[in-house]
Amino acid sequence: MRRSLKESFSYAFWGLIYSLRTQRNMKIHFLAGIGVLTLSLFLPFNGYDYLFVFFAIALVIITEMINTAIEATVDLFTKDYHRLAKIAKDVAAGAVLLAAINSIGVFFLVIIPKIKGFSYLNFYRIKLYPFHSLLLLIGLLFLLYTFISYGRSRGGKGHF
Ligand SMILES: Nc1ncnc2c1ncn2[C@@H]1O[C@H](COP(=O)(O)OP(=O)(O)OP(=O)(O)O)[C@@H](O)[C@H]1O
Repeated sequence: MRRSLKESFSYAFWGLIYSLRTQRNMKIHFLAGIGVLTLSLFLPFNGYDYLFVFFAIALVIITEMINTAIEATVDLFTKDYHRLAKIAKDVAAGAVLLAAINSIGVFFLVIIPKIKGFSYLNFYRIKLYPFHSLLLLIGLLFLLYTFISYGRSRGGKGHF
């Protein structure tokens, strides 16, 4: 079946909403991501700091989504106990754990050392890094929009 680009994007987006809606850990990752991105706007970040934070957040969310997809695939195949089902789910959960540990490392190595430079004036430094700042603002808006859509879809307007 041939799908338009808009349809493909829509399915992908609702896949993200589904993970957010059904996975408790995903809600925690999203809130933490929004919090860290907001905080970073007021820290004396350079371009590399932005990159590390951005990739750490993306990695956690991506692995959580792959974990959700693997769980759904395994459950589609069997609801009974199976050694291979356990391996598939445990390995996928291990990937999320590794990504989460990586993000804790980024928090301590990148964010904590910059905390003492916290200032509302740092918000105006974002013009020094126009590309990174743009990425950061797009990421923040995307996370917020997804979160708001999640709230709306809970009211019965979503695809699921
Ligand atoms: N069909 C199965 N056969 C064997 N073990 C299973 C099976 N389903 C789940 N398990 C075991 O139970 C654990 C939890 O599985 P479950 O599907 O409940 O994931 P979950 O608790 O929803 O995970 P998450 O918190 O990542 O959403 C798995 O990691 C696995 O060890």
